[in-house]
Amino acid sequence: MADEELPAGWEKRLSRSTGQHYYLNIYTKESQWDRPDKPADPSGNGKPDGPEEVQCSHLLVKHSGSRRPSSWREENITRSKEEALELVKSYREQIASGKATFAELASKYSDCSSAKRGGDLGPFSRGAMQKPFEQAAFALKVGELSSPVHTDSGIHIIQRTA
Ligand SMILES: O=C(CCc1ccccc1)N[C@H](Cc1nc2ccccc2[nH]1)C(=O)O
Repeated sequence: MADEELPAGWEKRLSRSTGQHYYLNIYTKESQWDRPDKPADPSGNGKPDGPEEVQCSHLLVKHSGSRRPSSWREENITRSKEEALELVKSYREQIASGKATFAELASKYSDCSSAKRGGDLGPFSRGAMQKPFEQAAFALKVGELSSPVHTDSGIHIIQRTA
């Protein structure tokens, strides 16, 4: 049977080492063993590296080393990083055990203006937030709670909501 036409952007190649055919994306030079069933993606391997966008809520506890040691809660934040971490762990435990909801604690204790929205930051893509925050947020499953995350702003708990 004649070799069916390949979708646009692919070339069929023969592997010298295995004698097997493989398929080359002529745009990205990425190769794959499986015969492609759709045109080659010029921008990448066609497999998304996780979600393009996530929505998260966060609870931020600032400390004396924070980039801006001030918030709607406290004009001059003097607690140490260690004290901030103890607070964050306590809040995380209360949320994880169901003693309190994320929004209840974020709206009372978060040192970010998003406290007014129960900690909701809205949807964001990669590149919008400080790297440690982004890495943690994009690694979460929907509904999951992060471990304490350190950024220049302070120490966060993040919950992915969408
Ligand atoms: O930058 C903001 C506002 C963030 C925000 C985004 C979307 C809706 C509402 C607020 N607040 C900073 C504290 C802060 N630092 C962060 C770093 C990563 C994510 C959220 C953060 N929040 C501060 O107040 O110092």
